[in-house]
Amino acid sequence: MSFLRLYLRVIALLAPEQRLATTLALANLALAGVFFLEPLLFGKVVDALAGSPGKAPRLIALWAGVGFAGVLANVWVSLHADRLAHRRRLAAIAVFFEHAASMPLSFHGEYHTGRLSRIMNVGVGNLFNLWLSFFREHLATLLSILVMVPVALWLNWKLALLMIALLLCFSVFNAVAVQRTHKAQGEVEELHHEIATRAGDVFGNVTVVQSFTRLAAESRALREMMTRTLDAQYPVLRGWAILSVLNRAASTLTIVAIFAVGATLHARGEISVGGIVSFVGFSMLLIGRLEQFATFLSNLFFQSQSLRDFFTVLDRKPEIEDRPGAIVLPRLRGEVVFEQVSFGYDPVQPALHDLSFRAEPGSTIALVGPTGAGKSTALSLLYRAYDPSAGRVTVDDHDVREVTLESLRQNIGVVFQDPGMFYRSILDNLRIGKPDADLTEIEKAVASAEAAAFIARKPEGLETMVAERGRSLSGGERQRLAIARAMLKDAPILILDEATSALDNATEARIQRALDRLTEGRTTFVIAHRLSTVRHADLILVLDQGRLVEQGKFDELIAEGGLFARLAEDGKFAPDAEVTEE
Ligand SMILES: Nc1ncnc2c1ncn2[C@@H]1O[C@H](COP(=O)(O)OP(=O)(O)OP(=O)(O)O)[C@@H](O)[C@H]1O
Repeated sequence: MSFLRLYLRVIALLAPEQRLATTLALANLALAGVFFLEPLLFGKVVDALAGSPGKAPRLIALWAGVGFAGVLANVWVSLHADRLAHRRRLAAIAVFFEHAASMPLSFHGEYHTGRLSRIMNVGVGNLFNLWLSFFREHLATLLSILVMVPVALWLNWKLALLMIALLLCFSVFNAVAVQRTHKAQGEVEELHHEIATRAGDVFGNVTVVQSFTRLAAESRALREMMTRTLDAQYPVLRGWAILSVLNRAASTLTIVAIFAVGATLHARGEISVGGIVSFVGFSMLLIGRLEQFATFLSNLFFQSQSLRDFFTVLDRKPEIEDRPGAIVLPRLRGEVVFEQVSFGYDPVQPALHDLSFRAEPGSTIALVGPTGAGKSTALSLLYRAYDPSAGRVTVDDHDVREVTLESLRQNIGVVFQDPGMFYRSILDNLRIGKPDADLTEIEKAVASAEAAAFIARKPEGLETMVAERGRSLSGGERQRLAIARAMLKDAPILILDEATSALDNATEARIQRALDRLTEGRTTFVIAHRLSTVRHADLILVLDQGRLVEQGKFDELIAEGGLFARLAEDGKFAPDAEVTEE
């Protein structure tokens, strides 16, 4: 995106408040006019005092009035411009946040949260700065230059040619500086993103960093990245410092040249000394504006890459979105069918081949198989984290790609092995399942999920804050909150990733009891690790290297003597645990 297009896009983001933005921009231009009016009035006052002092008081009053009105108007314009810029900044955060948060998992696999947060924060910061400068300076500067050049030509075209030559010098110097440093500044911005990503990654894994005593190594790595960033940044800064010296030198030379050419013209009787002096005064004003314009270009240059990154995220089309005319699903009965479904995260190495099965409403389907067999992947196609590359997935006879994502996901409850917890109260974490749930519903869900006793032991009960990623809760507590959350959601289809490894026998048994209540009457897909789950499942799907190698009931599969029988024989399923009260 060129600088001009980028800049226009930034300004176009003010469109929702177009009328106010235009008024403010025009008011600022008018104020710039008042700025020129004041010296004029000042001159008139001086003339009046020298010639006819009787007129002076009226002119002084007019001068004071104009000055005062100018100050008041300035305050009004600045205040509203600031408010507008603040409003639009928050609106830009909201738009970016909603867009990025709605992007599919593949996008979030690509963009680390540290990078995404930086792109958002730096991007909106730069938008804000450009909007404010747009109101305060840009228009007035541009208009001044556009007006002053013809005026200079009118004053004395020969001397004005020198000013035009200066304008060309500024343009060429800036173009060369941008061209020479553009790529390097892109690298600098990328390094800043990498620093943010690395720091975010370390904060997110602080337990690992500390327990593996990685702090010194991580700090060292971060400092090395900073050194690389500075190594890349210095040449760019040097380039722009040289540019500013060249601009200054060209300005000074132009003024000297105006004097020299002016002297020659004076010798020929073409211009008076007063004429030279006033032209120089005028040129100084124009040079001031040109330098402002150069500063604007340099600011835009240094902000451009982060703005481009901001717009790249905003322009990214989600691979998974509602098709035109997508149906809003009602509450489903819960029939799920996979028809010859294939999928691969990368096209060369498919993760699922030709998977077909039918799940009757209300049945329990256990997915088993060695690690990496494709169990989680298969279920992620059901709630459309990804779309199949071949075949289709249907719910109650609707292809999941033909229905709205929102209504599909409202019909599916998920309890992940690592249940995501927010840095909010336990209550707020539960209300993720049903935002308008009242306390009676919450307490019922908490009791069914066997979570009441541990919540009661927390200092502030339901209002207790949960640490980031649920670090202040045990694995079993997190699981039970996730089950309560799914109970509140009350979806007809349920996906469970059984967690067993981290839990003691008693906790596991309590979780099992909670899960049994949760799954009642729902079509339930379980990534099964427990013997009781597979034994009681209505259908067991055995996956191996992305293929469905066996399917049937427990006894049938044992009798078949295939992979499932071998897994069961090798004790791959955890035995059932016994319930003891908390
Ligand atoms: N987001 C991803 N991007 C790329 N490859 C992935 C991604 N998620 C999983 N895979 C790969 O896809 C294959 C299937 O993984 P999947 O998580 O579905 O297996 P699984 O049967 O659920 O394993 P486990 O029992 O260990 O959880 C694996 O080879 C895995 O490395």
